[in-house]
Amino acid sequence: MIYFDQAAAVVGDIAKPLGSESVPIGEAHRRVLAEPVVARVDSPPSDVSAMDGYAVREEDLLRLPAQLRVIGESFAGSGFTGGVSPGSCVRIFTGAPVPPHADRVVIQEIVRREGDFAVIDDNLGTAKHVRGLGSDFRKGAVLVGSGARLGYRQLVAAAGADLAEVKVWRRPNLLILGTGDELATPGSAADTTGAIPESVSFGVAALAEVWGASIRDRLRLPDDLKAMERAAAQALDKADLVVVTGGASVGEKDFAKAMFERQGLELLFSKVAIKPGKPVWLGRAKGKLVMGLPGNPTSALVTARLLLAPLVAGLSGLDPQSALRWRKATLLAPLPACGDRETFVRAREFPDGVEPVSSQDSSAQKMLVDADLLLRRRAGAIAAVDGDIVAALDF
Ligand SMILES: Nc1nc2c(c(=O)[nH]1)N[C@H]1C(S)=C(S)[C@@H](COP(=O)(O)OP(=O)(O)OC[C@H]3O[C@@H](n4cnc5c(N)ncnc54)[C@H](O)[C@@H]3O)O[C@H]1N2
Ligand code: MOO
Repeated sequence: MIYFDQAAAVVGDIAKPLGSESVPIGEAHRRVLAEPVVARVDSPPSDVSAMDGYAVREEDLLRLPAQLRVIGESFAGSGFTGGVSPGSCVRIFTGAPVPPHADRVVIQEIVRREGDFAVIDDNLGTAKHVRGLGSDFRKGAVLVGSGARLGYRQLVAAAGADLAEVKVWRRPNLLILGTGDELATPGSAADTTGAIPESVSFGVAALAEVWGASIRDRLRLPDDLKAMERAAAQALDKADLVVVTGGASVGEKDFAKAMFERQGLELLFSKVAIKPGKPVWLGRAKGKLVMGLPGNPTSALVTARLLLAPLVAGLSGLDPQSALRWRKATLLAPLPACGDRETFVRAREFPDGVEPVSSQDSSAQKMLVDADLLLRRRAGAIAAVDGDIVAALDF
């Protein structure tokens, strides 16, 4: 049995990206950059107007009122081709190129139109309303660094850089095997004696997707070693990472590790000194990674959050540590002293602090609805009281 920090370090060491690929910008949401986004254009590509109004020569406004002849129009996408001569101006709209010799835009609200003339009486103010060429970014500038995940904000910058495609890390393929004779597809358990709905794989798959995995398959297996061995061999052929749920403990039908033995399973760790989730394990077989999560639903999701999330993050090109960002939270209720296993208390966040949820049972499913945080309690920690500061992780 190893400590949680040691298990997290093992995960950090092996969680490396699996290779890169180019994807169209429209399909790149949530992908992790394998190469930086470098601008192919200047933005804006020329001096452009920041407002709707008239492009003028500053020197023509030294004495007000000024009466300027309107000699053309400049729209975004179709600029005015000539230059602005003394005593004239060009009608201009937001985003349109500022024509040569004009150096200022006067907003239309303070311009009186008299036939072919624009008259500016007073209230000019100081703003020029011109965005200079490349004032947002220059061609060749790095807009998004390698290793960053493309969220909706970064996608705007990457598309604005004029990239049709981006180079991203390949998503790890994950296959989930849920073991247990008692497990039934949700919707069919009520009619079958001894059956319970298989719930864990739904949460594990969703959590792994959040951190970058692509779910290859989700299969249920009976507690039959021969059938499980066949499934293990097939799973290792299809996936980069196999997650087995249940059968992790010492019961007579706990075959989660045994099913991979014929495939040469090498364990990286087996059992971690944490509560819940002590039976969690990690191994390698046929060059692929295998993680075993306990079958109890809360234990499975807590260990998935603590160890599978950083593993998937790292395989996806992110820093594995980015999945374990602990923050400080204020307790709103007392916590008992911690036993000899480091404990991750399921808690709920409120505007002014955090409170443990009422059930800390490792088999609970209902309390998962409200438990949006894990509170980290070191082994042997003394009882905590209201107002104490604790380390919290989004769950
Ligand atoms: N003598 C000992 N018994 C147990 C130990 C121990 O150290 N010595 N460890 C306990 C701990 S801690 C845990 S956690 C559990 C986990 O054991 P398994 O991983 O072998 O889990 P199962 O026995 O397969 O299942 C436990 C429980 O969860 C239900 N389950 C399983 N899979 C699913 C699923 N996909 N969806 C919904 N529910 C699931 C299953 O029906 C059982 O009720 O072992 C303790 N025992
Ligand atoms: O560690 Mo088990 O997950 O306590 O029930």
